[in-house]
Amino acid sequence: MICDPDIVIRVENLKTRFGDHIIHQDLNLEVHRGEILGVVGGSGSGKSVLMNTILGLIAPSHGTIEIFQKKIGSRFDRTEINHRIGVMFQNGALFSSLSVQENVEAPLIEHTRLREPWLEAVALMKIGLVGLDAEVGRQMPAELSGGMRKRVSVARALALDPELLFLDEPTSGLDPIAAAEFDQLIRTLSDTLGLTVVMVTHDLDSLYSISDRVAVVADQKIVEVSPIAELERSDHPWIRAFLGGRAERAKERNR
Ligand SMILES: Nc1ncnc2c1ncn2[C@@H]1O[C@H](COP(=O)(O)OP(=O)(O)OP(=O)(O)O)[C@@H](O)[C@H]1O
Repeated sequence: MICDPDIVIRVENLKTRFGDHIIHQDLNLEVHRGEILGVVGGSGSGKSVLMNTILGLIAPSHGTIEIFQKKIGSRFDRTEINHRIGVMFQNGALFSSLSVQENVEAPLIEHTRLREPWLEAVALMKIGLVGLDAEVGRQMPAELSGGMRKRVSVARALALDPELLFLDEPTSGLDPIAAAEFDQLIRTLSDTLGLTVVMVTHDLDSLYSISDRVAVVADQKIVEVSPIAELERSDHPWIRAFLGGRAERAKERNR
């Protein structure tokens, strides 16, 4: 394998299966430093399984995964890189019995030796970074709107200053305005912090407004990785159906 510092994730010849059910076969993917990569695919195509395999939550049956130029073979390998990766799971997965500030402090308590008053200082800084007022820190997740909860999840995912951020369906359940604001937050964080973002989504608006490239999971592999404007020219049936009228209009323009 060539060691390229601008490749943050490299997946080669990945095979995953549950019993006889093969999810991925010969799947290859490279994620570039600093990009926002959208991951799309039909329901059940294996997007979440791919994300969870990269995160080490599912063991591949074949293939290699390299993160930060390090081949990941065992759980021990991951302890060195876990703090460099932030994850926002679908629906945020906040601890409902903890305040917003305590949610953001949780990874700091688990993975660092920071104690008060620094815990609070760092948590409030992260809460501010995602565009929320410090007073929100005292509120409970149930008191917040869906958009605010998503922002808190991002603040928690950023607690340890990761270089790589995974987002699973980040705009699901948000109205179009809140979704657009959330997208802009992710773009700003990526640009200002140099974050690499891998975002599993069905949201075409997000893909058009903030993704640098889009990877398409279909037929048990990644069938295309390219900027969304180039995907419009694809002949793959699922991509054409997904992009719908936009792909047809692009074909007309190019005729
Ligand atoms: N733990 C598991 N055990 C058995 N099968 C599983 C498991 N997790 C996922 N699968 C199967 O793997 C396939 C891919 O699932 P996955 O959740 O990755 O799809 P997805 O592309 O994320 O779908 P969606 O867009 O609906 O969330 C599905 O057929 C699912 O039933």
